[in-house]
Amino acid sequence: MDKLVIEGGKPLSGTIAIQGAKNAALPILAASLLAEGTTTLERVPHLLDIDVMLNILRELGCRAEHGDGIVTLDTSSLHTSHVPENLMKQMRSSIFLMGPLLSRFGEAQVYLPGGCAIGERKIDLHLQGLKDLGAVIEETGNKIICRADKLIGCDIHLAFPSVGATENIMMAAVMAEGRTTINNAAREPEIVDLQAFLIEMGAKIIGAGTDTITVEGVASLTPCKYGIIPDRIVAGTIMVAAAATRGAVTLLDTQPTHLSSLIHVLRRAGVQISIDDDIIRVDGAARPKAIERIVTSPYPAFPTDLQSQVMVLLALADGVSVMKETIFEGRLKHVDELSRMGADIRVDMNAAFIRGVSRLYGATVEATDLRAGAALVIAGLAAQGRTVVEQVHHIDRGYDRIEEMLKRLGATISRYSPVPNN
Ligand SMILES: CC(=O)N[C@H]1[C@@H](OP(=O)(O)OP(=O)(O)OC[C@H]2O[C@@H](n3ccc(=O)[nH]c3=O)[C@H](O)[C@@H]2O)O[C@H](CO)[C@@H](O)[C@@H]1O
Ligand SMILES: C=C(OP(=O)(O)O)C(=O)O
Repeated sequence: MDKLVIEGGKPLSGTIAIQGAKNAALPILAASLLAEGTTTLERVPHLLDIDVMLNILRELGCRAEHGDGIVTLDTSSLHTSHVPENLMKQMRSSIFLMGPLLSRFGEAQVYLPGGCAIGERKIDLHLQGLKDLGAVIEETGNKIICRADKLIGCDIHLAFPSVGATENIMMAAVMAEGRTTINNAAREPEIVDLQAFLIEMGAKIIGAGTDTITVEGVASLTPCKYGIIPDRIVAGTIMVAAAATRGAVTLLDTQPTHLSSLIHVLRRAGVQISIDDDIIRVDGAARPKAIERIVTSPYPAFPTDLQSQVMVLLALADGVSVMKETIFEGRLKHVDELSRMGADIRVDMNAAFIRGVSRLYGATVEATDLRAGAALVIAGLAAQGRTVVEQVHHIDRGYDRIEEMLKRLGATISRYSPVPNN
C-alpha cells in the first residue's frame, strides 16, 4: 500500500485548477447506459472509483476509454445486466448501475455495494423507490435481482433526502411510463448535474436542486457530449489546507455557490476569502478562531464530506469548537489519528469537542477512509516535522494524485509505493 510522506510547516501558496467532481461523474457514467451509442464526458477525474466504474461498464459490454479527463463510452454492445460481485464490492457508487440497468434491460443483477467504512449505509431507500416504480426485487444474501417488464411513473416520498437514492430513482424514472415525482429529494449540486446530463440525452425532468423532482418518462434517450461540474469537496479541501497552513491559494474553475456553507464557516474562523466569478482566493495568514458549533446536514448545509478536513483547522484554532456529524455514524475515525499528532479532541456520541492547540506534530497515521485521509494530509502539511500517511488508496478514490496537486502549491510531499516481491 502506498504512503505519503509530508514535511510539514510550510504555508501553501500558488494557483490551482480544480478537477471534475467524482460524485457527479460516477452517477453520470452509470446514466450513460440509458442510451445506445457513444457518449463523451469531459472533465472526468482520474480516480480509483472512476477506474472501477469504467471496469464495471466494460464487464457489461461497453467500450470505454479515459484519457486527459475525457471518457468515451460506447454502450451499443451491452450484453449483460449482471454486475460482478468483486467489482460491486469495490465502491459504494456501483449501486448507481441498478436504476439504469433496470430501465434499459428490465433487469439488474447486483450485490450489496462496498465503499469506505463510515457507517451502515443501507440501500433501502434505493430499493423502495424502484419498487414504487414497479420493480420486483429479490434479495438473497448479498445478491439483489430487480426485474420490471415495465416501469410506471408514480409519486415517491423519500424518508430521508438520500443523494444516491434520489439519483438512482431519477435514472430509473426517465424512461418509465408517465410522470414520477420524487418528494423530499436530495438537493446536492451533483443531482443538478445529473439532471442536466439527462436533459442533454433527451429526458424530460425538472426540479433538481429543490426538494421535488418531476420526471415525464420518454421512450428513449440519445447519447451526448457533456462536461462534469468542478469538485466542490476537492476545492473545499484545498481551501481548508490553505487556511490550516496559513497560506494563500487561488483556486480556478470552481463554482463558489456550491461552497457557500464552507465559505461561511471559514469566514467565521477569520479566514479571508474573496470570490471573482469562478475564482476563489483564500488567505489564511492569521491563527483561525474557534467555531462554537458546526453540524453536518444535507445540502445546502455543511457537508459531511468536509467535516474531517475542517476539524483539522479547528484543532489549530484559538478556543473550543464543536463539530456534530449527523449523516454517517462512523465518520469520526480521524479523531484518534489527529490526537496522535497532538490534537486535543474528545468525542461524545456523534459530536467532537475540539480544544485548539497552537501546533500539531508529525506522526505516522492511517487514512481510515477517503475524507479522513484528506484531513490527515492537511494535518501533515500544517504540522511541525514529518508525517507519514498510510493506506493512501482511500485518498486515491477521490483526489487525482493529491501529492502532485499539493506540490504545485509548494508542499513538500512524496508518494512511496512498495516494491513488488518477485
Ligand atoms: C457518490 C456520492 O455521491 N457519494 C456521496 C453521497 O453518498 P450516498 O448517496 O451514499 O449518501 P446518502 O445521502 O444516500 O446517505 C445519507 C444517509 O442516508 C442513509 N441511507 C442512504 C440510502 C438508503 O437507502 N438508506 C439510508 O439509510 C445513509 O446510511 C446515510 O446515513 O452523499 C453523501 C452525503 O452527502 C456523501 O457523503 C457522499 O460523498
Ligand atoms: C463518502 C464518499 O464517497 P462514496 O459515497 O463514494 O463512498 C465521499 O466522497 O466522501
